[in-house]
Amino acid sequence: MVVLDKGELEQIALPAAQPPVADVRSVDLSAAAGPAREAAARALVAACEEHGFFRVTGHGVPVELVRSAEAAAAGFFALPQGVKEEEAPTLGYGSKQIGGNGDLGWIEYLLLGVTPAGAVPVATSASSSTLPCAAAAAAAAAASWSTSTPAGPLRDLLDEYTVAVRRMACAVLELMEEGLGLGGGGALARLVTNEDSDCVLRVNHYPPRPAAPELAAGAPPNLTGFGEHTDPQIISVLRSNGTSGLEIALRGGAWASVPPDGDAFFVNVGDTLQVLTNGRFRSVRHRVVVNSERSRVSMIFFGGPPPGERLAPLPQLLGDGGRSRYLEFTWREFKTSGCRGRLAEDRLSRFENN
Ligand SMILES: O=C(O)CCC(=O)C(=O)O
Ligand SMILES: [Fe+2]
Repeated sequence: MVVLDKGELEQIALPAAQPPVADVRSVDLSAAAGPAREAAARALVAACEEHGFFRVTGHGVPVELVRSAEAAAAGFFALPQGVKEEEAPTLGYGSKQIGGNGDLGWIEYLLLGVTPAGAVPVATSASSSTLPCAAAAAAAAAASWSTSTPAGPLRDLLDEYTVAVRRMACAVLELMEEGLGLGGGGALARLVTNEDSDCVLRVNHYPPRPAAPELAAGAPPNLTGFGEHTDPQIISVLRSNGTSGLEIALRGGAWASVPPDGDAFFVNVGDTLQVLTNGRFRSVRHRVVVNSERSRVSMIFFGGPPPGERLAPLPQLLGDGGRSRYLEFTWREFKTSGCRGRLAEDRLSRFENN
């Protein structure tokens, strides 16, 4: 349950706008080697340049696994509030607060650090377990995990899910390397496969918008589920249970809604990939607006680099003049800096090389 007082509800109210539907490019990850794969790599690069966002088909993540993980997550969110809060140390449960700096949403969530072996909870007061402040995985908490708790089967499914999605994220980055002509050295994929890579799984639940009279009279029909932001990592791989709500900002700044797709995955370019490509790819601003009668459950894998990784444009992508548009920084420095601000802040602006 998400409990917001009247003042908080007013903060997250949104006007009843109906944005146009986004024209989202599809990339087939299963395209056969040769011309089909080359076309897929070109489509991927074009999508990253245009919107910083695309749909992935042919992803190879078993549909039964996805459906089971989603159903188990929905089952967990339906448990009594007290039970969910008891599971906070093992599942990184939190509600309504996104980040530690006052951002609120019509949302409850799980937040888990991802190691090559699976998912472990991120240190979990609601205020610290946030994007972009997600801390490194808490291995000790994982050790205390017991499958006999109400969330046991869910944890096992999320483990399996993260292994499959991390593999897919890696395949997406390999196709990207091909499209960018980076050769076969794994310049991007290695950043999310390293055993120290700072990857995170977030499972979001947006309950249906409350009906009047729960909402104050005259309240607008839309609520912020997850306020506008860019993801700080390299890429985010997202899926939902076929319920609408996700919106992306187009180049001119206008919002467009992403048509729900219960089978495909969506990929966001993150701030770090914008840096690695010297601004050629665009980290996509996005948000979730809650206006539906149905619950939205989304699962997002954030592929981030190891904390000490020095981030700067790849030399092959510096372009004419060879000038970096960004100051070099480590992933740790970027996260620390990002934690100080509000969700909607342009975190890269502090690192621009003016
Ligand atoms: O829940 C969603 O669909 C998107 C949420 C999101 O953007 C995030 O968790 O970073
Ligand atoms: Fe996001």
